[in-house]
Amino acid sequence: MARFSPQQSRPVHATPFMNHSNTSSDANYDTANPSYIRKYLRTYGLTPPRAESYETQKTRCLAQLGLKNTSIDKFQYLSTLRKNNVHLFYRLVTDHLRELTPLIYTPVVGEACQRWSEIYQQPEGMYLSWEDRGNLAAVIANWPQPNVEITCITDGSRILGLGDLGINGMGIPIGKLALYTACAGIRPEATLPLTLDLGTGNKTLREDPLYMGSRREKISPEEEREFMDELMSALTERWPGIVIQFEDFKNPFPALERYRDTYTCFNDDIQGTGAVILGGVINAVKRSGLPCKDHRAVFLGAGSAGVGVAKQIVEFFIREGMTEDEARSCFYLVDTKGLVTADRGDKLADHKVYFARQDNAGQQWKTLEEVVNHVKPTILMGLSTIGGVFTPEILRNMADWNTTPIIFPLSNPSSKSECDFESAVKYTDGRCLFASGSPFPNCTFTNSAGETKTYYPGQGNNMYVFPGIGLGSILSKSVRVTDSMIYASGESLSAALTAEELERGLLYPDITRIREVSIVVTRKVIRAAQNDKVDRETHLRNMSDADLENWIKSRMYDPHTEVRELEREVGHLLSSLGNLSPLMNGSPPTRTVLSCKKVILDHDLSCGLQDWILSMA
Ligand SMILES: NC(=O)c1ccc[n+]([C@@H]2O[C@H](COP(=O)([O-])OP(=O)(O)OC[C@H]3O[C@@H](n4cnc5c(N)ncnc54)[C@H](O)[C@@H]3O)[C@@H](O)[C@H]2O)c1
Ligand SMILES: O=C(O)C[C@H](O)C(=O)O
Ligand SMILES: [Mg+2]
Repeated sequence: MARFSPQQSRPVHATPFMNHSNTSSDANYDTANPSYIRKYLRTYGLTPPRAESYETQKTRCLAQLGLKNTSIDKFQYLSTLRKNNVHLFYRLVTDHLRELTPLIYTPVVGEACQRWSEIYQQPEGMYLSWEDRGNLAAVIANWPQPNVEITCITDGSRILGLGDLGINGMGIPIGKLALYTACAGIRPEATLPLTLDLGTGNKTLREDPLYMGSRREKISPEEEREFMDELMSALTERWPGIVIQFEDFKNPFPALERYRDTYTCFNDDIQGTGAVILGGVINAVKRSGLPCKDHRAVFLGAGSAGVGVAKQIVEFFIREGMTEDEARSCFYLVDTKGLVTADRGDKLADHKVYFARQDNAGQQWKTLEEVVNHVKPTILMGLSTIGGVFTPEILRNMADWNTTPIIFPLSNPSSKSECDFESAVKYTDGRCLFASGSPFPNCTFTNSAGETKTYYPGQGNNMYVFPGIGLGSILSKSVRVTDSMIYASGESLSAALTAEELERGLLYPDITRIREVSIVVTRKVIRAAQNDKVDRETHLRNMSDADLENWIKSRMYDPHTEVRELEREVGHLLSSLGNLSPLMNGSPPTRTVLSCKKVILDHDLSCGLQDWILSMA
């Protein structure tokens, strides 16, 4: 007698669940699946019998996570969970953003990258090597997911503030794309983490027997350009609408300039960071009570992030009524050689020239202390990769010069932050307006007037905007990512604070609201794309803001409803098939089998039962 067999001719790509991860994650084995779903998926009998609630799964996962002793153990546990049950991973992350984001993103991802080749356990993402040039399209064809919508690419040459980590930088594209999914609902299987193996200037890595990248020195900028040209065209050839995000390149300016008008691409360190800090600065400037023209900003760090942030704030000052020259003159950028001036005597990198001071009358200031004492800034930004460099003395001075000093130590991970939150609060007597790149805990402090209160740090991290920039570009099918789309993401973030968040003195929305904030950011990015006429999904232009937000929401992956979606689909199938119990009992009357066959053929239904039913008819 024929019986339903879950193992029978198990299809490789037959179910909606099989393709739902950027890894080969198999959510088919989700212990929440009820038995009829397991039969449909042909996983019946392959997991413990009881169909569990998410609450039970969550309890077990959090207990297991709690048993892990080190951050790296927790990072690995979560990576394995993502691989084994992608929907459960995202259910947990979206429900526990505050606790889990630091484990899958900054700061722990920094340590994971430093030790990537040592802790490597399973394939995730894609690696492309200099040796693959000429064949990139063929290698990219190996990526198993057919519908990639976004990729995050690094060459590992400047991972957070940790320097050149070569292919060990893979943790960054994986972590960023996990946030695209968790924060903006881009489907996991539509994301491609990509790491370029173009050699590394890190000699220790090249000599490390466990290092999993090539041992060559970093290729030349000309060779890199040749490689990137081929890569950009290969990616868009396979996935024509793909959004390409560049991340953590040591010198990302040439690629952005070269591709920004031809591909749907952006650089997160220059543009995403610029936008997110713009959002926080708009709020901080408002809170300071000073008009833009009275602000003076010292930036420690004049690299991709420093210049990207300064340029966005210049744009804000211009929109507030200043001329470009007036706006630019509010900025003092400092690098390893001191204040960036036009007559410093060294050849300035192109991206620094715009901010080079001309009003120094031949004088040079070599250290941060000297510059700060000279400028007496209202705003102090850290994008230097140098931990602890905002000393107690500098912080005290900031408090002496300002009622509400704006202090943003933005370097990542936490060890590279220019100061921690507690010091900033303590040495400014609780008056600073603060945001850091990596998260810090709240702190309780008694100020000089004897008032004790809890202070809440802001997290000025591009994670608040890149998910919405990506989703907005995907949904509007933008041909480019324009400056206005980037600006709109930061500006909309500044307006997203609730009354309660304002009351708590926050500069950024509470992290637990990041998904709803991403919807607003996405809407504004889409509107900016429409204004610039770079959108190809033109029917969105006629939607009201409320309709557009609902539409965005309906397009977002929600790990909580994913299982229910499948249950609905299978439920519909089963009711179409009529009462299946005789089939399952192994003695179906011929009439039932024939009517099932008819339903299957009529509806072109594809399921695990199909072959079996058809074979009986
Ligand atoms: N918060 C965020 O969202 C965010 C976003 C992007 C980058 N970052 C962080 O910002 C930092 C810088 O990133 P980047 O892309 O601009 O790197 P980068 O290498 O392009 O720039 C670093 C800059 O710091 C300067 N610098 C280095 N050491 C210095 C020293 N001792 N004194 C003075 N200046 C010094 C360099 O001259 C350079 O101008 C990194 O730690 C990165 O993690 C944070
Ligand atoms: O990765 C982050 O946390 C932010 C940023 O892109 C960085 O390079 O530090
Ligand atoms: Mg980065």
